[in-house]
Amino acid sequence: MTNGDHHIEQTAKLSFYMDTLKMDSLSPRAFYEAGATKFQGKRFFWQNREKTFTLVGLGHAYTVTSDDHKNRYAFVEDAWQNLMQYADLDAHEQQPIFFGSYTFDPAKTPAEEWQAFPETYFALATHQLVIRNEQIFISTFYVSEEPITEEKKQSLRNERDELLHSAQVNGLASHIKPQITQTIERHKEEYLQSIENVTALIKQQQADKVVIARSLALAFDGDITSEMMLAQITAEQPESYLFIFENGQDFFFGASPERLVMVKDHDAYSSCVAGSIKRGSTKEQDDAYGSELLNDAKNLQEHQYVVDMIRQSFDENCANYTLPEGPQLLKIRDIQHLFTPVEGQLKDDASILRMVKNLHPTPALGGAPRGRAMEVIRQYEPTDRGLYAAPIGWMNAAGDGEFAVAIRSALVHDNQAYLYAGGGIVADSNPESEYEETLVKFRPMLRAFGGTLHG
Ligand SMILES: C=C(O[C@H]1C=CC=C(C(=O)O)[C@@H]1O)C(=O)O
Ligand SMILES: [Mg+2]
Repeated sequence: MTNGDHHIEQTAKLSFYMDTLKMDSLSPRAFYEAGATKFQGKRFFWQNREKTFTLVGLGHAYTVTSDDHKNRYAFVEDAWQNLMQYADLDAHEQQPIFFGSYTFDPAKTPAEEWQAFPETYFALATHQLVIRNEQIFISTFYVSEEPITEEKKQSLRNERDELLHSAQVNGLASHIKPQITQTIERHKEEYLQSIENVTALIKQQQADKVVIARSLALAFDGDITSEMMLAQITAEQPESYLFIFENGQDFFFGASPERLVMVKDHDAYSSCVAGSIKRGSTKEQDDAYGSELLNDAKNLQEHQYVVDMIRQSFDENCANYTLPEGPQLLKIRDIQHLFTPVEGQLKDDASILRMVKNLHPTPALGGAPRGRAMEVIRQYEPTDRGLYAAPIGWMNAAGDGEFAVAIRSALVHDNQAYLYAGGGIVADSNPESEYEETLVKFRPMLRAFGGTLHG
């Protein structure tokens, strides 16, 4: 455990300071940008699909990181509960929020580009902006082993007021698109070959479904910053979850359509999103593609494995739950998916992180059966996913929170970008059409970086 500056023993008695200010207006992007000088490398941004909840974190009051993958969910839950016993929550209208992520596959040794990101990485911000139902709150946190001094409180208030001043007077910077100098389709041949191999395995009934992904690498003329990419995705991908997570010089970001789980007042919500087709250029063509998708056996099969697994998880963790009979369409800017929402009431011993543990990876990202699919991915997939397709999101002390699946995402490392996209492979999959599907799925991130790709 660390606070912003030093290591904290998990058993130590802690002092927890929190101070909240209500604001009449503040742009979350301007607030994020205001943190560029002082908090670069220690910022995060999150917005839900409905745009009813925005979270920005600047600086680290407390972080939990770990590369021990045995108990990574319980580890964060315990650390957070431990910290929260020192927070006098009844005295505050707002809640401290823990934002973080878990890498896709803890058993995989990280590739060079992913080395900065710990396998488990959660942070309570020093300055936390929450916009919920159009109400805006800035909370400032400080965690230490010694009681906080009056000077420290004053310096934190000054720091916050400077951030607010800078966000208000500087407003939003205008950002131009990056200049791409090189686009590399990494391991294209291996990817195509892996689809052949995996369909053959599935035909031999060694697995039912396996998601195989690939990546693109981009190089640039000029520096790529997270505020630049935040400007692009907020403008271009309004109907997705938007997230950015900085770690030192690197950052990971994306615009995902897929919820892993949301918990609100002990109700849990998940979504099965699997099966894809492109958008049509006219309304008629778009509707025709949509009904083709709703009736396509291969895509329905891809989808059904996800429904079956999520149903099982809700069966185990919920007192009761509802699940519609068949899928509907989820249309986002570049693509349409088969979509089935699920909701239920959590049993008393269930929690959001237990749901994350139980659901990750769903067969929309891993496969079915899960254990076998993970082995096949490790053996055949030519790329290290890192945080791609992984759980990313937040939780508070009351047990509410939300995690999305980090697809339609990219890593920026060493001023290069790595974009990721995959697809569900079943017995009837074919390499060329899976390849085409990844081209469509690369589009949101590629557009954000100012690029295009033609299949
Ligand atoms: C794995 C990805 O998408 C998943 C989510 C929706 C549809 C999918 C599909 O049709 O294959 C994938 O399961 C990705 O975007 O990289
Ligand atoms: Mg697919």
